[in-house]
Amino acid sequence: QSISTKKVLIVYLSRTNNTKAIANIIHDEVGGKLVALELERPYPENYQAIVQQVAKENETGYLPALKTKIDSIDQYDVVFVGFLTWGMKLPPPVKSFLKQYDLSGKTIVPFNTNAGYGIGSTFETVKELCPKSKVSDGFTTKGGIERDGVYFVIQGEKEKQVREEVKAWLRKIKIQN
Ligand SMILES: Cc1cc2nc3c(=O)[nH]c(=O)nc-3n(C[C@H](O)[C@H](O)[C@H](O)COP(=O)(O)O)c2cc1C
Repeated sequence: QSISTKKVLIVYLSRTNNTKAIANIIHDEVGGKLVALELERPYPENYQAIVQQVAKENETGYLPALKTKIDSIDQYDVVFVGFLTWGMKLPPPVKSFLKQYDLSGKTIVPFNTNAGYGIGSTFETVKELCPKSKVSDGFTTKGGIERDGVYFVIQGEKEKQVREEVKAWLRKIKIQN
């Protein structure tokens, strides 16, 4: 069955829009429904404050409540899941999403941006949380470095270059219209 006959959902978490840019590229290439994950209680704007909050959530395994609701997840065959790296881990809201919905039997396609200092266990955690899904090889690329005041970078020439990388990855994992 080719991707064109499958139903695609693209869910992503993004703070400074780099992961959102990848989600948009994937959406251009494969279509489907594009959904940003929003929280009941948004994270603080301040960098130090969010670093501390995420560290605490990672330590306790806290799962923040999502404001975003997906209408009948059953209808989707392929679910792209996009996330940043926070403290070398999969961000807590993405864990909330993966735990909250029944993704068994679906193809899960993870994608990531990071600041270039490491993705740690992010992709492994997706696999752990989706034991009954087929998890594809993920895409990862360097996004912003908020720590150093570098925010949105996947635009202009960089966006064009990343688009080619995304296309090559989609061909490799055989998800391409
Ligand atoms: C709280 C916090 C923790 C982060 N931890 C990491 C990390 O462990 N490794 C890394 O490479 N980047 C880390 N980053 C940087 C982001 O992953 C990177 O800037 C990413 O491109 C942001 O994606 P976005 O623009 O979609 O929000 C962290 C950023 C924040 C705000």
